[in-house]
Amino acid sequence: MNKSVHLKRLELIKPFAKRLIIGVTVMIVTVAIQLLYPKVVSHFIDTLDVTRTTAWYAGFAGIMLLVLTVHSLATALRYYVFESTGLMVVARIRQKLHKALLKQNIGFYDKHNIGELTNRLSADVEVLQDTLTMGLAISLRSLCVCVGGVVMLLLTSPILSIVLLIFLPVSLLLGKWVGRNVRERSKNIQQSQADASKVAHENFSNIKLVHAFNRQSTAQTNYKSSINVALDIAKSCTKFLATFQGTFSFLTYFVLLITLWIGATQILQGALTVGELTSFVIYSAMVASSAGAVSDFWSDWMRTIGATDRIFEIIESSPSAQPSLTHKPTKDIHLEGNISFQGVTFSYPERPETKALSNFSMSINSGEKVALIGSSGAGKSTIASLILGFYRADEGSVLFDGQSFDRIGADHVRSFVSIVEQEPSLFSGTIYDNIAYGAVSDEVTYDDIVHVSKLAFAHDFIESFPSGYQTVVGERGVQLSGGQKQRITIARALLRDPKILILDEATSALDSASELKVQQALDNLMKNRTTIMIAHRYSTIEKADRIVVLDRGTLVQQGTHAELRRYKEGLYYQLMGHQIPKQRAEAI
Ligand SMILES: Nc1ncnc2c1ncn2[C@@H]1O[C@H](COP(=O)(O)OP(=O)(O)OP(=O)(O)O)[C@@H](O)[C@H]1O
Repeated sequence: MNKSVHLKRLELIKPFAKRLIIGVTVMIVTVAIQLLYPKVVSHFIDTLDVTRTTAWYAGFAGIMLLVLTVHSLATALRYYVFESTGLMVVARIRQKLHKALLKQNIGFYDKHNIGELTNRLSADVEVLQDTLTMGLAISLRSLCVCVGGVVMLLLTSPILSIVLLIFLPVSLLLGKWVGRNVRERSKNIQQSQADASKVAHENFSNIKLVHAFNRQSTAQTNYKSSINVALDIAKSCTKFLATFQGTFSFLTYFVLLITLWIGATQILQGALTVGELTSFVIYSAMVASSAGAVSDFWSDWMRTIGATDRIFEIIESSPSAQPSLTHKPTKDIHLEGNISFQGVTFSYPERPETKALSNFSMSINSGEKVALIGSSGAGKSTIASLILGFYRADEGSVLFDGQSFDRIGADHVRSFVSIVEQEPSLFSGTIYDNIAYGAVSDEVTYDDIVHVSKLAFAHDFIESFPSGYQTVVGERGVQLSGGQKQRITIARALLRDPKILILDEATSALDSASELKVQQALDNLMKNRTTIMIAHRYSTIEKADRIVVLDRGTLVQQGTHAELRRYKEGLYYQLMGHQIPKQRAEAI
């Protein structure tokens, strides 16, 4: 077993060392009192026949009450300290995991499902809370009770102690073996639960589709079967633990029985008093149950390590070797918006056998508006992803004002780029916050927001809401129409005042009234900016200075609409010919 695995988990509680020291101190107080109890009981029993005054009993009861009160207070404090530290550890690890997830390359999200990742943030982290703090506290206490108990046993009756001292290592070894087994099983449980979350996440994020196709029962069946897989794995682990619990309990009582039997013989021989046997039995019960708790903890600990292996893999995994994506921003480089693709060949890491772009070259001058067209899968969105530095070209280079990502740094390039997606995405929160999200710096004023909203033709409808800019949009902005959402995303893009703009056929999902407004907003947005439009429709292409036609990752035609329109055999004519308005076509 790799030692560092254990240390790594323990390091999580290092920042809370002070709290834990307090916790351990009060814990020692409770353990000391617990260990003294049997001695007091033993003494009490053995001196019962001696004549004691009522005052003595009252004094004895008073002292016991005081000790009990101290014990209870210490127990409460210990519980609070450990439990609250647990909550703090969980909050910290969630933040670490969230940060690590945000740092991953976009390619990471091609591989992993969002439902699975959010499950890791919630369920997997939760497992840590119990084990790392309460579990650790209980086991530390149990260890102290166990060691202290053994000392008390030896002091009370060395002969009787031998029986227990044989049993103790057996139980600890048994616990260790169980722990090893449970670790692997637990990893499988967390994986199957993450898979089930993935199914649920897909069902709910596509809820409209599920209803539209009347697929509620299919969705339920899929979830049920994935939950059943998770349940079966968890049940098998529980069965294993139940068998261990049963065996352990039998061993405990068996040892107690033998102790009683030998103890009784000792009393008959006059080698032991009744009080001593009583205290011995109490101590042995303490030792047995605390040894059990220690070995229980071991299996819990191994389960936690198994369940959280994936979290640590993510936290420790640095974004793959993409220097451009981790490059320190070079704040002094100002981009003018010239873009150049030079012999770019690129395959997605998940599909290395397919070339999304193949020896692709294209230069766009600052302020130029270029429409990318091509059939589905031709590579249009891939070009946008490469401009944003989401992936790195396998061959060739993407240059900005003649400089590579390696020189400028992806973060810095992105501060000059805005994107308006086909499906507008809004965060839950206010309209104001959603627009302010586009700002490069945090210094954004209300006037800035209003200004860009006016340019995006969003101001009037925003003002018509009772709460205006403070109107809260639901998750993914459900209360807004498609056109309204789109205009908010345009305002967001405007706020960035980008040099480079990427438009992903932003008007495709709108009716003509909304489209007109969005088009006007886009016209404002495109002014004086290098614009790359992923276009499917003639109305979008019309605005372009140049059209680039793609086919299976290669550039097959480029030119103005008038130039391309002439080649009836060309792909442009095939793709767009039917969309060109008749009167326009004749005029050309
Ligand atoms: N994340 C991804 N992982 C693996 N392959 C991908 C990924 N995204 C796109 N591809 C593949 O890369 C190729 C180019 O896709 P791209 O999305 O750039 O096409 P597109 O022209 O934008 O298509 P559409 O008009 O349908 O959006 C296609 O073969 C596609 O299947």
